[in-house]
Amino acid sequence: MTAQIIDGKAIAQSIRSNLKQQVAERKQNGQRVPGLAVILVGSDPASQVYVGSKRRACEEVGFESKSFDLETTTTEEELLALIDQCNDDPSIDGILVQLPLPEHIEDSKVIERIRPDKDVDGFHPYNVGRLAQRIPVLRSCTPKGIMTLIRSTGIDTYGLDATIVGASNIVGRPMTLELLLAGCTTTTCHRFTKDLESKVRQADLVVVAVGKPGFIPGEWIKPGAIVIDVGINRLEDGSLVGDVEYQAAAERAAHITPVPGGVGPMTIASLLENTLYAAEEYHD
Ligand SMILES: Nc1nc(=O)c2c([nH]1)NC[C@@H]1CN(c3ccc(C(=O)N[C@@H](CCC(=O)O)C(=O)O)cc3)C=[N+]21
Repeated sequence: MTAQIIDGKAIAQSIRSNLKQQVAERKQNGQRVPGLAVILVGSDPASQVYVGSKRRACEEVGFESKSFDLETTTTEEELLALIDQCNDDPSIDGILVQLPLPEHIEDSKVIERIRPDKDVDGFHPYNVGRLAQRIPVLRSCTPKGIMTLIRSTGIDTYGLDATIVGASNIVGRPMTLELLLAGCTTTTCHRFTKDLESKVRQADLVVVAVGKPGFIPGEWIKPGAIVIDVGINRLEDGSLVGDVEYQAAAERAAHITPVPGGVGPMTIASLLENTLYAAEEYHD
Protein backbone atom coordinates (compact mmCIF):
# COMPACT_ATOMS: atom_id res chain seq x y z
CA MET A 1 0.00 0.00 0.00
CA THR A 2 1.11 3.52 -0.52
CA ALA A 3 -0.49 6.23 1.53
CA GLN A 4 -2.57 9.08 0.25
CA ILE A 5 -0.91 12.34 1.18
CA ILE A 6 -3.08 14.69 3.21
CA ASP A 7 -2.38 18.06 1.61
CA GLY A 8 -2.46 20.47 4.56
CA LYS A 9 -1.15 23.31 2.46
CA ALA A 10 -4.05 23.06 0.02
CA ILE A 11 -6.67 22.57 2.73
CA ALA A 12 -5.32 25.55 4.66
CA GLN A 13 -5.43 27.61 1.46
CA SER A 14 -9.07 26.74 0.89
CA ILE A 15 -9.91 27.68 4.50
CA ARG A 16 -8.17 31.02 3.99
CA SER A 17 -10.05 31.78 0.79
CA ASN A 18 -13.30 30.90 2.54
CA LEU A 19 -12.43 33.24 5.41
CA LYS A 20 -11.50 35.97 2.98
CA GLN A 21 -14.95 35.74 1.47
CA GLN A 22 -16.61 35.88 4.90
CA VAL A 23 -14.61 38.99 5.77
CA ALA A 24 -15.68 40.60 2.49
CA GLU A 25 -19.33 39.84 3.35
CA ARG A 26 -18.90 41.37 6.79
CA LYS A 27 -17.57 44.53 5.17
CA GLN A 28 -20.50 44.68 2.75
CA ASN A 29 -22.85 44.46 5.73
CA GLY A 30 -21.04 47.36 7.32
CA GLN A 31 -19.51 45.13 9.99
CA ARG A 32 -16.08 45.45 11.52
CA VAL A 33 -13.06 43.54 10.22
CA PRO A 34 -11.77 40.96 12.77
CA GLY A 35 -8.59 42.08 14.54
CA LEU A 36 -5.73 39.91 15.80
CA ALA A 37 -2.98 41.14 18.14
CA VAL A 38 0.26 39.24 17.61
CA ILE A 39 2.73 39.68 20.46
CA LEU A 40 6.35 38.56 20.13
CA VAL A 41 8.82 38.87 22.99
CA GLY A 42 12.48 38.61 22.00
CA SER A 43 14.14 37.83 18.69
CA ASP A 44 14.24 34.04 18.38
CA PRO A 45 14.66 33.55 14.60
CA ALA A 46 12.19 30.64 14.35
CA SER A 47 9.57 32.64 16.27
CA GLN A 48 10.12 35.62 13.99
CA VAL A 49 9.46 33.42 10.96
CA TYR A 50 6.25 31.94 12.46
CA VAL A 51 4.98 35.33 13.60
CA GLY A 52 5.68 36.70 10.13
CA SER A 53 3.57 33.91 8.57
CA LYS A 54 0.71 34.62 10.97
CA ARG A 55 0.73 38.33 10.21
CA ARG A 56 0.81 37.66 6.47
CA ALA A 57 -2.06 35.16 6.73
CA CYS A 58 -4.10 37.80 8.58
CA GLU A 59 -3.56 40.32 5.86
CA GLU A 60 -4.38 37.80 3.15
CA VAL A 61 -7.85 37.14 4.58
CA GLY A 62 -8.48 40.82 5.33
CA PHE A 63 -8.15 40.78 9.11
CA GLU A 64 -6.50 43.66 10.87
CA SER A 65 -3.22 42.47 12.39
CA LYS A 66 -1.69 44.48 15.21
CA SER A 67 1.95 43.71 15.83
CA PHE A 68 3.70 44.13 19.14
CA ASP A 69 7.40 43.34 19.11
CA LEU A 70 8.91 43.53 22.57
CA GLU A 71 12.52 43.32 23.73
CA THR A 72 13.78 40.08 25.33
CA THR A 73 14.27 42.09 28.53
CA THR A 74 10.55 42.97 28.77
CA THR A 75 9.32 42.22 32.27
CA GLU A 76 6.38 39.98 33.04
CA GLU A 77 4.50 42.98 34.40
CA GLU A 78 5.03 44.92 31.17
CA LEU A 79 3.76 42.01 29.10
CA LEU A 80 0.74 41.56 31.38
CA ALA A 81 0.00 45.28 31.06
CA LEU A 82 0.03 44.98 27.26
CA ILE A 83 -2.35 42.01 27.47
CA ASP A 84 -4.69 44.06 29.68
CA GLN A 85 -4.61 46.80 27.08
CA CYS A 86 -5.47 44.32 24.29
CA ASN A 87 -8.17 42.73 26.47
CA ASP A 88 -9.82 46.16 26.74
CA ASP A 89 -9.43 47.14 23.07
CA PRO A 90 -12.73 46.51 21.23
CA SER A 91 -10.98 46.39 17.83
CA ILE A 92 -9.02 43.30 18.96
CA ASP A 93 -10.88 39.98 18.76
CA GLY A 94 -7.93 37.68 19.34
CA ILE A 95 -4.64 37.87 21.20
CA LEU A 96 -1.71 35.63 20.32
CA VAL A 97 1.40 35.63 22.48
CA GLN A 98 4.05 33.68 20.62
CA LEU A 99 5.62 30.86 22.63
CA PRO A 100 8.22 30.08 23.89
CA LEU A 101 8.58 33.15 26.11
CA PRO A 102 11.90 34.18 27.68
CA GLU A 103 12.85 32.24 30.85
CA HIS A 104 11.95 35.03 33.27
CA ILE A 105 8.29 35.08 32.14
CA GLU A 106 5.90 32.40 33.30
CA ASP A 107 3.83 31.02 30.41
CA SER A 108 0.80 30.10 32.50
CA LYS A 109 0.56 33.58 34.03
CA VAL A 110 0.49 35.12 30.57
CA ILE A 111 -1.95 32.62 29.12
CA GLU A 112 -4.34 33.06 32.03
CA ARG A 113 -4.25 36.84 31.71
CA ILE A 114 -5.73 36.70 28.18
CA ARG A 115 -9.50 36.99 28.32
CA PRO A 116 -10.92 33.56 27.39
CA ASP A 117 -13.09 35.16 24.69
CA LYS A 118 -9.91 36.51 23.02
CA ASP A 119 -7.82 33.37 23.55
CA VAL A 120 -7.61 32.39 19.87
CA ASP A 121 -4.73 29.98 20.61
CA GLY A 122 -7.17 28.02 22.77
CA PHE A 123 -4.58 27.65 25.55
CA HIS A 124 -6.52 29.22 28.45
CA PRO A 125 -7.67 26.69 31.08
CA TYR A 126 -11.24 27.87 30.46
CA ASN A 127 -11.09 26.86 26.80
CA VAL A 128 -9.25 23.59 27.44
CA GLY A 129 -11.78 22.80 30.18
CA ARG A 130 -14.67 23.48 27.81
CA LEU A 131 -13.18 20.96 25.37
CA ALA A 132 -12.60 18.45 28.20
CA GLN A 133 -16.30 18.70 29.09
CA ARG A 134 -17.44 18.29 25.46
CA ILE A 135 -18.70 21.85 25.11
CA PRO A 136 -15.83 23.35 23.08
CA VAL A 137 -15.74 27.00 22.15
CA LEU A 138 -12.28 28.29 21.14
CA ARG A 139 -10.21 25.16 20.41
CA SER A 140 -6.40 24.84 20.43
CA CYS A 141 -5.17 25.56 16.91
CA THR A 142 -2.95 22.59 16.09
CA PRO A 143 -5.39 19.89 17.29
CA LYS A 144 -8.26 21.76 15.64
CA GLY A 145 -6.36 21.86 12.35
CA ILE A 146 -5.55 18.17 12.68
CA MET A 147 -9.25 17.34 13.16
CA THR A 148 -9.93 19.20 9.91
CA LEU A 149 -7.24 17.11 8.18
CA ILE A 150 -8.65 13.87 9.57
CA ARG A 151 -12.16 14.84 8.48
CA SER A 152 -10.82 15.53 4.97
CA THR A 153 -10.02 11.80 4.59
CA GLY A 154 -13.70 10.96 4.98
CA ILE A 155 -12.83 8.31 7.59
CA ASP A 156 -15.28 7.88 10.46
CA THR A 157 -13.38 8.41 13.72
CA TYR A 158 -15.93 6.71 16.01
CA GLY A 159 -14.38 3.63 17.59
CA LEU A 160 -10.88 4.12 16.19
CA ASP A 161 -7.92 3.32 18.42
CA ALA A 162 -5.90 6.53 18.49
CA THR A 163 -2.39 6.85 19.90
CA ILE A 164 -1.09 10.33 20.65
CA VAL A 165 2.66 10.55 21.17
CA GLY A 166 3.47 13.64 23.24
CA ALA A 167 1.46 15.10 26.11
CA SER A 168 2.19 18.85 25.98
CA ASN A 169 -0.39 21.48 26.88
CA ILE A 170 -0.32 22.88 23.36
CA VAL A 171 -0.62 19.71 21.28
CA GLY A 172 -0.76 16.28 22.97
CA ARG A 173 -3.31 16.96 25.68
CA PRO A 174 -5.85 18.97 23.68
CA MET A 175 -5.32 16.50 20.80
CA THR A 176 -6.34 13.66 23.12
CA LEU A 177 -9.45 15.60 24.13
CA GLU A 178 -10.39 16.29 20.50
CA LEU A 179 -10.02 12.63 19.56
CA LEU A 180 -11.97 11.50 22.60
CA LEU A 181 -14.74 13.90 21.61
CA ALA A 182 -14.59 12.42 18.10
CA GLY A 183 -15.27 8.94 19.48
CA CYS A 184 -11.75 7.50 19.48
CA THR A 185 -10.33 5.28 22.19
CA THR A 186 -7.27 7.32 23.10
CA THR A 187 -3.84 6.37 24.40
CA THR A 188 -1.60 9.30 25.27
CA CYS A 189 2.11 8.48 25.40
CA HIS A 190 4.91 10.47 27.01
CA ARG A 191 8.44 10.10 28.34
CA PHE A 192 7.39 7.58 31.00
CA THR A 193 5.39 5.37 28.66
CA LYS A 194 6.41 1.72 28.73
CA ASP A 195 6.50 -0.07 25.38
CA LEU A 196 5.68 2.85 23.10
CA GLU A 197 6.12 0.50 20.13
CA SER A 198 3.09 -1.64 21.02
CA LYS A 199 0.93 1.47 21.54
CA VAL A 200 1.85 2.78 18.10
CA ARG A 201 1.56 -0.60 16.38
CA GLN A 202 -2.02 -1.12 17.53
CA ALA A 203 -3.21 2.36 16.51
CA ASP A 204 -5.64 3.04 13.66
CA LEU A 205 -4.68 6.70 14.02
CA VAL A 206 -1.34 8.04 15.23
CA VAL A 207 -0.55 11.67 16.07
CA VAL A 208 3.10 12.37 16.84
CA ALA A 209 4.27 15.62 18.46
CA VAL A 210 7.63 15.14 20.12
CA GLY A 211 10.07 17.23 18.08
CA LYS A 212 12.63 14.49 17.34
CA PRO A 213 13.48 13.72 13.71
CA GLY A 214 12.34 10.24 12.63
CA PHE A 215 11.43 9.31 16.22
CA ILE A 216 8.73 6.83 15.11
CA PRO A 217 10.02 4.07 12.80
CA GLY A 218 7.80 3.60 9.74
CA GLU A 219 7.72 -0.11 10.45
CA TRP A 220 5.64 0.54 13.60
CA ILE A 221 2.71 1.91 11.60
CA LYS A 222 -0.29 -0.40 11.37
CA PRO A 223 -1.21 -1.12 7.73
CA GLY A 224 -4.07 1.20 6.74
CA ALA A 225 -3.55 3.65 9.62
CA ILE A 226 -3.87 7.43 9.48
CA VAL A 227 -0.55 9.11 10.38
CA ILE A 228 -0.42 12.74 11.53
CA ASP A 229 3.08 14.15 11.97
CA VAL A 230 3.25 17.38 13.98
CA GLY A 231 7.05 17.51 14.18
CA ILE A 232 8.99 20.18 12.32
CA ASN A 233 12.71 19.41 12.63
CA ARG A 234 15.37 21.21 10.65
CA LEU A 235 18.32 18.98 9.77
CA GLU A 236 21.93 20.15 9.34
CA ASP A 237 21.51 20.19 5.55
CA GLY A 238 18.65 22.70 5.99
CA SER A 239 15.86 20.27 5.10
CA LEU A 240 12.72 19.86 7.21
CA VAL A 241 11.58 16.47 8.49
CA GLY A 242 8.87 15.27 10.83
CA ASP A 243 8.89 12.98 13.85
CA VAL A 244 7.89 9.96 11.76
CA GLU A 245 10.15 8.09 9.33
CA TYR A 246 8.16 9.27 6.37
CA GLN A 247 9.05 6.92 3.49
CA ALA A 248 8.62 3.69 5.42
CA ALA A 249 5.46 4.97 7.14
CA ALA A 250 3.93 6.00 3.79
CA GLU A 251 4.35 2.44 2.52
CA ARG A 252 2.05 1.17 5.28
CA ALA A 253 -0.37 3.99 6.11
CA ALA A 254 -3.61 4.71 4.24
CA HIS A 255 -3.24 8.49 4.83
CA ILE A 256 -0.25 10.51 5.97
CA THR A 257 0.62 14.18 6.46
CA PRO A 258 3.86 15.46 4.90
CA VAL A 259 6.38 17.79 6.55
CA PRO A 260 6.38 20.55 5.47
CA GLY A 261 2.92 21.13 4.01
CA GLY A 262 0.90 19.08 6.49
CA VAL A 263 -0.04 20.18 9.98
CA GLY A 264 1.94 23.46 10.08
CA PRO A 265 -0.19 25.48 7.64
CA MET A 266 -3.34 24.18 9.36
CA THR A 267 -2.26 25.65 12.70
CA ILE A 268 -2.33 29.10 11.14
CA ALA A 269 -5.61 28.46 9.32
CA SER A 270 -7.21 27.42 12.63
CA LEU A 271 -5.92 30.57 14.30
CA LEU A 272 -7.68 32.65 11.65
CA GLU A 273 -10.87 30.58 12.02
CA ASN A 274 -10.75 31.15 15.77
CA THR A 275 -10.32 34.89 15.31
CA LEU A 276 -13.44 35.11 13.15
CA TYR A 277 -15.28 32.87 15.63
CA ALA A 278 -14.34 35.21 18.51
CA ALA A 279 -15.55 38.23 16.54
CA GLU A 280 -18.88 36.64 15.61
CA GLU A 281 -19.72 34.71 18.76
CA TYR A 282 -18.40 37.12 21.33
CA HIS A 283 -17.77 40.60 20.02
CA ASP A 284 -20.29 41.51 17.29
N1 LIG B 1 1.22 31.14 20.90
C1 LIG B 1 1.65 30.30 19.97
N2 LIG B 1 0.78 29.79 19.07
C2 LIG B 1 1.21 28.94 18.11
O1 LIG B 1 0.41 28.45 17.29
C3 LIG B 1 2.61 28.64 18.02
C4 LIG B 1 3.46 29.22 18.97
N3 LIG B 1 2.96 30.02 19.92
N4 LIG B 1 4.80 28.96 18.94
C5 LIG B 1 5.40 28.15 17.92
C6 LIG B 1 4.44 27.15 17.33
C7 LIG B 1 4.83 26.63 15.97
N5 LIG B 1 3.76 27.00 15.08
C8 LIG B 1 3.76 26.77 13.70
C9 LIG B 1 2.91 27.41 12.82
C10 LIG B 1 2.97 27.21 11.46
C11 LIG B 1 3.91 26.37 10.92
C12 LIG B 1 3.97 26.20 9.45
O2 LIG B 1 3.24 26.79 8.70
N6 LIG B 1 4.91 25.38 8.93
C13 LIG B 1 5.08 25.17 7.52
C14 LIG B 1 6.44 25.64 7.05
C15 LIG B 1 7.57 25.25 7.96
C16 LIG B 1 8.86 26.03 7.71
O3 LIG B 1 9.20 26.30 6.53
O4 LIG B 1 9.53 26.36 8.71
C17 LIG B 1 4.85 23.71 7.18
O5 LIG B 1 4.90 22.87 8.08
O6 LIG B 1 4.61 23.42 6.01
C18 LIG B 1 4.75 25.69 11.76
C19 LIG B 1 4.67 25.89 13.15
C20 LIG B 1 2.84 27.72 15.76
N7 LIG B 1 3.15 27.81 17.05
